[in-house]
Amino acid sequence: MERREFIHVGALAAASFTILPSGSLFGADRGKVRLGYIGVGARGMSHIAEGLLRDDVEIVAICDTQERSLKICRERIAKSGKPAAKEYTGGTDAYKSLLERKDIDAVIIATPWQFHHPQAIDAMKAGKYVGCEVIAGLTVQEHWDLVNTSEKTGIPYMTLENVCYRRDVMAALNMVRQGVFGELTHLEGGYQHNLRNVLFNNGKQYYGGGVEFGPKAISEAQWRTQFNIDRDGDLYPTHGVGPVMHYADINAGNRFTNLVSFSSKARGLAAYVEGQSPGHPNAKINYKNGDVVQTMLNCANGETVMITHDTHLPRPYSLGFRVQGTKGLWMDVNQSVYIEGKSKKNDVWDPAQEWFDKYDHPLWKKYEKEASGAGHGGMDWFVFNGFIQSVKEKKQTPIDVYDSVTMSVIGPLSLQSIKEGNKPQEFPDFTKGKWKTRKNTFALDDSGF
Ligand SMILES: NC(=O)c1ccc[n+]([C@@H]2O[C@H](COP(=O)([O-])OP(=O)(O)OC[C@H]3O[C@@H](n4cnc5c(N)ncnc54)[C@H](O)[C@@H]3O)[C@@H](O)[C@H]2O)c1
Repeated sequence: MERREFIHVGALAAASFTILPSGSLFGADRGKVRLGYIGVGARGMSHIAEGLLRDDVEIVAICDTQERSLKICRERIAKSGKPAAKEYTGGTDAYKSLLERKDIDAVIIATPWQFHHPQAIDAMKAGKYVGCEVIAGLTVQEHWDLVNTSEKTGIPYMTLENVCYRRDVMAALNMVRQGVFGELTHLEGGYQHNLRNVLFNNGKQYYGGGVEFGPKAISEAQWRTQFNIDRDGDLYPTHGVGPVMHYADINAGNRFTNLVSFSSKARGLAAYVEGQSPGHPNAKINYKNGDVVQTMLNCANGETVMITHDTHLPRPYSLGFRVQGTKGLWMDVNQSVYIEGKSKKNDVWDPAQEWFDKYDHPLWKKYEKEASGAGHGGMDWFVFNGFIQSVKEKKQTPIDVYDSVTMSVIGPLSLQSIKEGNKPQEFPDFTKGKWKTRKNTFALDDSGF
């Protein structure tokens, strides 16, 4: 099947719990999902691209505070031959007018982090399914607000955590479920990505002093850099912990109980700017965010989990997954698997790909063609598709509000732990005890992804 064709994904299965809107005016009734987009910058545009490829999606409205983002989006929609979207702009509250529309079933939020919480809350109150980019909120209370609002309104909220759908990550999930690693005891993941050029547009276009954003700064440098100046903690935990949560059945028979975080000194960003533009004011900023922040979590069932945030230093990209159990392990960083008695040689690594080819997830086998060419190696198709199918079938999203906030709240908890001298922080039970009986349905079949 070509990427432009309509994708129908099969039957509805039991969601882990049901909080579905009733009697709604959903366009989903017509087999179409009518979408509003809030934030159409770099990431919003990749979700626009996915939407334009599908015949079961209508892009009804877009909202952004910047004309330059709207223009790119407008031109892209026009080029696709699809109808123009109604535009909302004029200030940070412009999205509220978009939410008043009755002909929108769901919103995709891809704005800077500080806007995710209010926009998502308002969208749920307006009866729209929410697909929100990472991260969910900036404080622990904001995460509770999302749970409370989703429960009260009955509207699903999904963090669009695409790494959960990465092909090797899903193959490893398949291996976990088939017991290849034995009983899991330790897991790792992280965001280990040299972001220096993203944060500074090559060192020249973010004018700091800790207060002002450069007029020429583009995309994430307009807003993301300030978080690295103001906050010391894991700013971006979800890419690492999202997959790990599924391996460890978190919120489905298991849960995180507490965490502790450590932060190294912060030298990388200033050194980078000085190297690019000696004497530049950005090199003199007092960056708070440690170069390497590590968080250890305990699980109710006895596993340990380590999540790393490492974005300020020269390094090749790796999310650093490690899945380790009584029979063997996967190490992402050296792309290796070792399974005792099954690997080719005793105590010698096998190339991970050999194992991933063998245990390729059935959903990847099935939808390889549709995902091919989509962003981030195809996983962007999966996460978008999972959200759209849920709206269309009026069912729970594959990553629900509980899982969404669990993976994101590590951010503010890690900040607090570091602030209190590496003090352990109790992990909130957002499910209020339901984790004991909930089932892990993620990617079990077509309906669960
Ligand atoms: N999952 C992934 O792989 C991935 C990749 C990149 C970015 N992201 C996430 O996507 C989000 C957006 O990042 P980006 O790279 O697109 O940033 P960006 O700066 O390119 O785009 C953000 C857009 O939001 C607009 N905006 C700002 N405030 C707004 C408001 N109040 N209302 C409406 N629009 C507003 C900006 O004008 C801009 O066009 C972030 O949460 C980021 O972490 C995720």
